[in-house]
Amino acid sequence: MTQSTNTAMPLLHADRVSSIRSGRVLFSQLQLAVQAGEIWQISGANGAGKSTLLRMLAGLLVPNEGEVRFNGQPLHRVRDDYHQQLLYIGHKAAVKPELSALENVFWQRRLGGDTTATAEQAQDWDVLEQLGLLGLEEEMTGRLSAGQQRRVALTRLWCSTASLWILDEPFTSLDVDGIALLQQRFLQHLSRGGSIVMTSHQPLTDTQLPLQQLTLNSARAEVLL
Ligand SMILES: Nc1ncnc2c1ncn2[C@@H]1O[C@H](COP(=O)(O)OP(=O)(O)OP(=O)(O)O)[C@@H](O)[C@H]1O
Repeated sequence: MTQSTNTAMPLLHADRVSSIRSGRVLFSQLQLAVQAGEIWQISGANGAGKSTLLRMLAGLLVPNEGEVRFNGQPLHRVRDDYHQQLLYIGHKAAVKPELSALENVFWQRRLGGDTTATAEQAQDWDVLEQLGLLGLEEEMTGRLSAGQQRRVALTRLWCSTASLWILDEPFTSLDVDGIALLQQRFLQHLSRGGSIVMTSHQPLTDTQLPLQQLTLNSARAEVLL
């Protein structure tokens, strides 16, 4: 399986990676080369291995074969630098349920590397307003609806300076306006030279997005006997 459209050294390169989980080969010899300014959508049926691939790209899972490289270096050699450049959001809403939306935004800025962040800066209110969370800022996040919790989690995309975003099903639970808003944010990130690798079961609707696609074919998964 090969996916590469540009010969320049990729920002992120999964080089002939394979994954075996629960005795099944999910993918084998997979190539994915992500350049600055690119957005890749990983598609495939339930269980095809999309989340597994994203975790591998994020350095959370070691490939059974092959290697993932960032700026030409194996991830294990550039781990600290990579984690400064990377924002990974898994498919579960990564929020602290016992904190308010406002507190979550503050901590996201701190964890995103903003050492000057103080609580309740104007910037926090701006982010909450953009995500339609004004009026809910003091509510414990765990008491918000699934879509509202997802919006709180996605405030990380407004707080982070990371150049590479790896996002597992970011549209989950979002309404139509939320999906459009997120795609606008993607465009802004890409126009600044950022890159995105994401999974989604639904097609992206913004035709301005320079979308590249990789489909994992679960029918080709092999069972190891
Ligand atoms: N921690 C694990 N240990 C063993 N097998 C796992 C583990 N996590 C996932 N798997 C298996 O790997 C396969 C792929 O899972 P994965 O979550 O990557 O699929 P997916 O394409 O993201 O699916 P979905 O569309 O349902 O989110 C599944 O068969 C799953 O059971």
